Amino acid sequence: MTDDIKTTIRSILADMKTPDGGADVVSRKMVSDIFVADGKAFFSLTVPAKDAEAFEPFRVEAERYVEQLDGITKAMVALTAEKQAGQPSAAPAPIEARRQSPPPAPRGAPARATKPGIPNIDKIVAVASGKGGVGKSTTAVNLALGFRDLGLKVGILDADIYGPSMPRLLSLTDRKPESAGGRLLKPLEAYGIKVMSIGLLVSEETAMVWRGPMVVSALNQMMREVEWGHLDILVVDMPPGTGDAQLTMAQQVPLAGAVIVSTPQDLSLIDARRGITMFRKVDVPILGIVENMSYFIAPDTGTRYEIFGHGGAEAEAAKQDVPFLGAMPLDMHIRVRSDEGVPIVQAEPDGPHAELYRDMAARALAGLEKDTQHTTSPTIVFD
Ligand SMILES: Nc1ncnc2c1ncn2[C@@H]1O[C@H](COP(=O)(O)OP(=O)(O)OP(=O)(O)O)[C@@H](O)[C@H]1O
Repeated sequence: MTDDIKTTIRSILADMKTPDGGADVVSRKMVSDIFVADGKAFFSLTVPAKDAEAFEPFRVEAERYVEQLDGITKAMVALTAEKQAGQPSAAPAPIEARRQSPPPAPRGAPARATKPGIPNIDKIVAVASGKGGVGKSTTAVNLALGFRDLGLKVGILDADIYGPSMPRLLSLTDRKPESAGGRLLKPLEAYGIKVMSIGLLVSEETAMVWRGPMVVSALNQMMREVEWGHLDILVVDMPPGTGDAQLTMAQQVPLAGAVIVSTPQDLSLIDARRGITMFRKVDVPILGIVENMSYFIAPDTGTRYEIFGHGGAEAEAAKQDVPFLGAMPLDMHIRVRSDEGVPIVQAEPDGPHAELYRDMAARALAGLEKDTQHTTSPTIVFD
């Protein structure tokens, strides 16, 4: 049955017209092994780095076709940029990507040391990704629970204006924050962590049309006008990407560090690198990279599949001289627990994923502590 589906998928792909006008993707051996489990199909397409953007609509269409097959509920197709001889594993950013990289901060932009801190909150940590859908929110919430398990007082602030997900991830969708008197709001609480989400305060449509400065003022309000009590760490789930809204946030929120989430594909890593560059520009230390959906262990056989080319993020971390926080497999349990509103660290605290998330949290924490030892942070002047 599974083999039939794989054959059908291959013949669908073979019939699709390629954007570069060349032969079909199957005969050009651009299609990876196809993995089908639990009604989901996963595979990657290896495309020439220069054609990566042109292949994006093809990728989307391939997912759509595969999802129409009987027995398939979800398709996940990843584009992997082909390595050129003599090039490092991640292809250089295409021209378009470079054009979109964040504008340099203005000369004399405030360095981290000069941003006003938030009373009662010891450290604010951003969880960010260069692009959407890589598992940033899943990582943020499980890391927050990992910090909690390390004995810290933790809050999570969902600043993802494009798709706030904390209410859903923490089963808080029908709750509204109450007033704590005056201008202050009481945060919600779930599994021992305090929670505030832009999604609890304004509709997604409103949040989405906000420009950078408005988002930052809403964020500042959520940080300063919420009765958090004392927090050791406030985890901020950032909006994906490296546009103006993200740059303004990175620049103006007093961040102690940033965790970058990426999947292993070269294209995702290009975006992750843009994220690192953005935080570096505004003098926010990178606590490390997490490789999400790194590999897949078949539940029936225990065989490990590296469908998206596991290991890219670790290599990128080494190249960028930032810590590698760990690799999280693609696992249905992680998604199902998230959908149920009980993140895996909470739902299966003794399981392997909870342990991995706690290890990542411990590594990020070590980075934060190391950074505090350098009491005088350099003031960077941008050209
Ligand atoms: N390691 C994993 N294994 C299986 N599923 C995962 C994993 N990480 C995330 N997912 C699933 O992938 C989807 C996207 O995850 P998530 O919402 O965390 O991504 P995101 O990067 O925050 O997305 P967005 O940018 O759209 O907010 C969700 O359905 C989530 O449950």
